[in-house]
Amino acid sequence: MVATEKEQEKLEDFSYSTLHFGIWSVLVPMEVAAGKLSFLRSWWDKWNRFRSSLPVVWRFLWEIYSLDPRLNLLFFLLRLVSSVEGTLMLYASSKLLQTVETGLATGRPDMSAIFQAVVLRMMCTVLTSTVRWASMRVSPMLQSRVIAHFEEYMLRAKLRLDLPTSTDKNTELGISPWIIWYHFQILSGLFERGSRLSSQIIFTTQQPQGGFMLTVLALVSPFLSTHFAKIPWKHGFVMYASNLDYLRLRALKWLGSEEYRQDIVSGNLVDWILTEYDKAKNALGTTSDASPDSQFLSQNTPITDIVMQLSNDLPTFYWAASVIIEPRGFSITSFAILQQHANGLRGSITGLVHEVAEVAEIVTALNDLYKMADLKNKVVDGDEAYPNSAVSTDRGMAFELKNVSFAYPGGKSKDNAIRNLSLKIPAGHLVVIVGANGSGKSTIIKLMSRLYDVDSGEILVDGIPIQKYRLGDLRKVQALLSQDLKLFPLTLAENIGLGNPDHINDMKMVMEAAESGGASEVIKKLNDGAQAVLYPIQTAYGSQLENYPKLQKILENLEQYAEVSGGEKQRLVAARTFMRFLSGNIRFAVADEPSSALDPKAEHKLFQHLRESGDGKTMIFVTHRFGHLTKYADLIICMKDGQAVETGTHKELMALGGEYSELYNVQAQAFSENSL
Ligand SMILES: Nc1ncnc2c1ncn2[C@@H]1O[C@H](COP(=O)(O)OP(=O)(O)OP(=O)(O)O)[C@@H](O)[C@H]1O
Repeated sequence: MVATEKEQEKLEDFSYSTLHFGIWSVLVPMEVAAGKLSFLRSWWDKWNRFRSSLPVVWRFLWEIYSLDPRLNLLFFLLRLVSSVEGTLMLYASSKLLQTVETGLATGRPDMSAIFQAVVLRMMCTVLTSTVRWASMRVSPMLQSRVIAHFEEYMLRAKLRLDLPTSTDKNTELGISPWIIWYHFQILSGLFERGSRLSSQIIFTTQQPQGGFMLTVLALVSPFLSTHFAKIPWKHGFVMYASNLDYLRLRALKWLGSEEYRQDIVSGNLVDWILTEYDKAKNALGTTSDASPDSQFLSQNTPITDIVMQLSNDLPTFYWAASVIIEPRGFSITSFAILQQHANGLRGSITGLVHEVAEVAEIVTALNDLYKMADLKNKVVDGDEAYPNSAVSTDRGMAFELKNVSFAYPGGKSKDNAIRNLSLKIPAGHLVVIVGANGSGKSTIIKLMSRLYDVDSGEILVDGIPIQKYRLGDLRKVQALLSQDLKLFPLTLAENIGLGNPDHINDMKMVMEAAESGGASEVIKKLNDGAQAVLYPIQTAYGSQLENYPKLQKILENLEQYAEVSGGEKQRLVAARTFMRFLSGNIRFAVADEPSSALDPKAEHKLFQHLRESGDGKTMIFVTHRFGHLTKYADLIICMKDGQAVETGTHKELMALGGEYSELYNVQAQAFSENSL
């Protein structure tokens, strides 16, 4: 038996409870857990929810309708016709049966009536097949319009988000265009179901022998099923696996994935993993991981099921009673027909009830979708143009950080990433930032590029607060090269050309940038050269190819990844930055440890190229490797625990004998020991 334990959350909040089902914990509002919602209140809530959901559903349907009104009208017309065809078919069948029965009873079959009934029935069949055929053509057309529209909608909504907003958990969208299409189908299905139900009710209530009563009785079973099969937490809940053995089992199972293969083979971890897996499996025992919904429903007693099944048979019982009371009105044909009506009616109502229940989920998803497009970015745009002719110079951007502090939104660290940092970087300077891991080097860059806003203090660009500038203008004059940058699933030429989208097709410029970034050799090496796509989108699949070696070969060669080394990737990304430099707009260039995977020669060449293209730019290098750069730097900033502990030139800082000279000497010493 499944244990349902309600425990009051004593510390934080008294308004919810935790229910346990197998490995799951389900947090639900207290009134739901206690079953406090009265029958009337629950229906009143449902009605209110339905009313408040209408605007968003209407907006959604209208948006889809506006995509292609004619296609939509056709789509709904076909659904309307398909909704009544079942009733029409039944009508035709009943006509045929009644005519035949009358003919048999009187011994004089009415040939013309039989002929009419047969023709009607055949016409219904033709109609059904035609509607199905037309639907199979119209539906995919509408589907691709809807999916393309919402794909673009979501792409736009995502692309416009800034970093702090996009990393906010509340902005995650758990919906895809395919789910949106599915939601649309449910809503249009509701329309079809409603129309079918209306036609069934009209037809059944007009049947002479107890049609009205049968309609009422057919309603009982779906009504009971909504009551008994109700999951109490459908509106508002949090669910998570809380069983530690189960979580361990899942984690161990993950170790079987390709990602960990090398670590596991080289670490000889196979036996340990299997032993731990066995331990966790035994500890978990028979605790169920079935969904909380099914575990909750499995608590019902067989009586519930018996009542539900009996309620299904109510129309038959009613019919049997009618035969006993009024045997002369008995007709097997009308019994069979009414029985079919009752079944159809019950099926429609049950379907309708389930689909209506899904509307709540659809509304939540649609609200999230539209909210995302209306979401305000945390980094707010300014209205000052950059460069500002009154204060900006051609030498590059000048920065002043005044008492800046910053912590990452949702960051787990106790301390701020940057603490009370003040410094000045004159226009055109070459700056090197050094310091231990986690000391805040990259964070300064992110704040100076306005990827994030400071929490307190301020950053001035050419003497004006950075927030006042138009973000688009700032981005146009910045170039950021970091080891975190990724290659896009596009051609190599595009990967480089995107540094300067206005000249993306200028192959001469692209190859020049590739040369500066050290990527020309990588390009030459590949079969498709600059047109190679390293990581093509994966769509190909095949199955049951054992007897078709040619097809197997084709499948193997389709959409293959062209692996390049980490250093080669860095060269390609560096080429993109040089392409950006070639736009001639750049006034602030940052290289945030772009060379960790480069060999020494490539690194030297990269830094040399970067320095040589530094004219008219303020350049900042973040690095752990001293030597090449620090001796050229106009300013070195040595970071520790979010603060600039030392600033000055290489000579000045070495003379200080502090943090910088310590870091420098560690490397210098290692180098001289190696060279021994
Ligand atoms: N996106 C993030 N979310 C939360 N905390 C972050 C994030 N990025 C960095 N941090 C934290 O901020 C602090 C400063 O990180 P930062 O990346 O600026 O250090 P760094 O000096 O560049 O380090 P490294 O040399 O390792 O690259 C660290 O404690 C880090 O854990």
